[in-house]
Formats: sequence, C-alpha cells, structure tokens
Amino acid sequence: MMATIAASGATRSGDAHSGDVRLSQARNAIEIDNVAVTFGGSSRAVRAIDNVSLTVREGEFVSLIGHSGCGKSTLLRTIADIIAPTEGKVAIFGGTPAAARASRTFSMVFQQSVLMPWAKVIDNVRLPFEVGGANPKAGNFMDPHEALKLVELEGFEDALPSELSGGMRQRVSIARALVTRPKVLLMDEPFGALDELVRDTLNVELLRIWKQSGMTIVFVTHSLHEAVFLSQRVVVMSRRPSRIGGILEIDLPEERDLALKDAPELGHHVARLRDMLGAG
Ligand SMILES: Nc1ncnc2c1ncn2[C@@H]1O[C@H](COP(=O)(O)OP(=O)(O)OP(=O)(O)O)[C@@H](O)[C@H]1O
Repeated sequence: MMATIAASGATRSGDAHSGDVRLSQARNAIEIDNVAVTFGGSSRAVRAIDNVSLTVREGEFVSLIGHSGCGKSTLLRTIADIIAPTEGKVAIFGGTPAAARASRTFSMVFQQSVLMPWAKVIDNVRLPFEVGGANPKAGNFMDPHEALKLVELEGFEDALPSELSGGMRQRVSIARALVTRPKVLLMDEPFGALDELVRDTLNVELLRIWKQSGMTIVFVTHSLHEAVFLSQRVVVMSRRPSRIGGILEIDLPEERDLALKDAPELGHHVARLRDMLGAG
C-alpha cells in the first residue's frame, strides 16, 4: 500500500514561466498511468516496473529513490520517450512523450556528461541547435552564453572538455539541457560520479536554477540526503518488479542552504526514507 506522509502545502516563488506557482493550483506536468515495462522475450523476460502511477505537478521537484536495479532509470526513460511502456501510458502536459520530445518540452541529463571531446564548451552547449533540430531563432531558447553563466562557467566558452573537472563537465551538460528552456528536466543520477563537496555545490546551484526557471524536475539518485535536500516529494520504489512503495513529502523550509544538510530535520526525513526502503 502506498504511504503518503505529511502534506507540505509548499509554494514557490521566482517562477520564470508563469509567475508564482502555487503547487496546489499547478497543472499536471507528468502523468504516469499504470505503467509496466518488461524487457526481453518470453523466455528471458524481465519485468522492470509494474503498475506504476504517479502525477508530477508543474514546477515540482520530485526525486526517485530505490534499491539498485529496481527500475528508477527505466521509469525516467519511459517519461523521456527512450523506452516505450509495455502497459499503461505516460503523458507530458497532456501529450505523448514523443510530442514532448519533438517540442523540446523536456531535456535529460545523465550520470556521465556526454560531451563531444573535440568541441569547445560553447559548441557543446549549442549542440541541440546543431543536431537536434532546435532552431535557436524559432523558439524561446536561451543564448548558450547565458546558459553557461547560469551554471557559473562564464569564461570557459573556449575550453575543451578535457580541460575541465568532472563537476565542470557536468555543469556543461546541464547548460546544454537548459539552452532549449525545457519545462521539464529529467536527471538520472547527474551528480552520482562526483565527490561529495562538488555534489553539495551543484545541489545548491540546481536549486537556484530550479527556482529561477520554474521547471519541473524529476531526479534519480542513490543518495537519500541528496533526495531530501533537493525535493518537495521523494518517491520510494520497491524492489523489482518495481512499484511505488511510498511517497514522502519533504516539509523542510523552501530556502535551503548547505547548513540544512547537517540539520536534524533533514536527518529525520532520511531515517524515514530508510525505513520505507527497508519495508520495500
Ligand atoms: N535495455 C534493457 N534490456 C534488458 N533489461 C534491462 C534494460 N534496461 C534495464 N534493464 C533491467 O531492468 C531492471 C531495472 O533497471 P534500471 O536501470 O531501471 O534500474 P535502476 O533502479 O535505475 O538501477 P541503478 O540504481 O543500479 O542504476 C534491471 O533488472 C535491469 O537489468
């Protein structure tokens, strides 16, 4: 049975898409309706996720956690139109994931920064305009220089990826994801390969960008602390075939800085998530 803990009634300010968004009045950004994904043929079939239903409101920050191999990436890739559900359906602002992909409604960031090693940072950020069919003049897109400024990489436009640290490379990936001004950002363990201090810095930067942009973010992580620090809701997935084991509402203050990472309130939420994972 799904456990939903403590409604937060969270509100957000600084929304760049539509003014202040009160989540309770927001549109549904993502609707996942009874989705199941089975990989492989009949003799080697793997049921990765089963009977998953979830609604993410516009402007919300939701994290997915669960044991390794439980299907977090599979669920995210189903939203991103990379994997077609075997059963059920996914809607993004009421349309199909394929339509959302075509209209650049979402961007995705992966654990490894997938950059072109021979191309300068600025050209990596411009990539969606070069190969993705996004016309910088047609849409309300961001200047690539502005995207680099947002991730605090001003001055590195002409550097090659090999000249950057792992954290800086991941910032380039985020800038590239932001350049099309997506309404939804799907992030699959984006900071999982980074050391804790860099991860902390990027967590704070991501919250700032989220607040400024008004984006909806779905974030996969193994780190319970990271999930609690960033999110308004954390979705706990059970072991495979994965279902939603519970959802924890994070009723922490809206303004979050690094001091919160060591605060007892955050620790209580982490402990609750650990219990929920144990029960899954
Ligand atoms: N393309 C694929 N073909 C076959 N099986 C797959 C494929 N992708 C994922 N799986 C299987 O589906 C299950 C869920 O995988 P998934 O990568 O979604 O888990 P995860 O929760 O993201 O794992 P982790 O936390 O370790 O990254 C696993 O058993 C995996 O082996």
